[in-house]
Amino acid sequence: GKHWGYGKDDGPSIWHQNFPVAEGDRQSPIDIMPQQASHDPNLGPIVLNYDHCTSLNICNNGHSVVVEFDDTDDRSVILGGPLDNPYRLKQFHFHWGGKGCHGSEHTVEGNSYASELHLVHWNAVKYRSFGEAASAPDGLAVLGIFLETGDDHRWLHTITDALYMVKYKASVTDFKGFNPKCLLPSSLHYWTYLGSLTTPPLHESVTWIVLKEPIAVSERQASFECSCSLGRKRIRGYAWKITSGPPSLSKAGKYAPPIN
Ligand SMILES: CC[C@H](CNC(=O)c1ccc(S(N)(=O)=O)cc1)c1ccc2[nH]ccc2c1
Ligand SMILES: [Zn+2]
Repeated sequence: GKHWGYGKDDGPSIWHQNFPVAEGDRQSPIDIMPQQASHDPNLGPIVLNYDHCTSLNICNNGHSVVVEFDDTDDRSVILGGPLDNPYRLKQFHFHWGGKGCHGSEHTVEGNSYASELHLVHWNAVKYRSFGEAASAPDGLAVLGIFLETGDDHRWLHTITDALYMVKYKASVTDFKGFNPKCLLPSSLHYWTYLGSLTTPPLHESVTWIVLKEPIAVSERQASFECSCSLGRKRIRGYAWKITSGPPSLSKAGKYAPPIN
């Protein structure tokens, strides 16, 4: 596909030249303003059935480090919340910052976090492949989780250790038996809105589900990631645009998160 990056000549401010949808009306990321989000009583809790998920490998595609899953059946899905059917887990990846380590893509009242984890799922009920779903308005569901620096994260070291293996672009290495449930915060309360891929081709195919509660990672883990980060995503002009409909809050009801 067309080259793109995070530099001065190939970064977010010029993506619209090769990917005109960048000027669309449901582009992500956005700045989430909790007071402007409306509580939607019809929104139930999200449910993550990851117990039988099968991670395959970890690869550095030059833009991010991605952990890919076997998505040939419905063994690991996200459902509930704003979704009309289960969406299959395809991969997860992180967005790390530059030196400042304010690398999250979404922001909350203008504040960014050290990093942001994206768990990418696709609608295998309606579409036959990820690529097909990725260009359909209801094709993808991405669960966004903020990472802030704090205590050492018990499980993140398994990923940061593996990152050493894929420090350079186009390197792939086995990464089996990792269950991303260990990366979830205790509360699954969320904001949701209709948006897009945050990197080219920027398809407006993502139902975003952003968890309110961040997870803590240690300075070392965050600094490691920052040092190997693949370019900082500068805030794009339209990234601050609030969508037409404010992100609707999750159901305020209390419910126990799924047992890990
Ligand atoms: C259709 C795009 C896809 C590559 N990109 C992604 O999968 C992707 C996924 C999530 C996010 S985020 N940050 O919003 O969560 C951004 C990008 C993709 C998939 C298959 C393809 N075959 C050929 C080209 C090609 C591109
Ligand atoms: Zn992402």
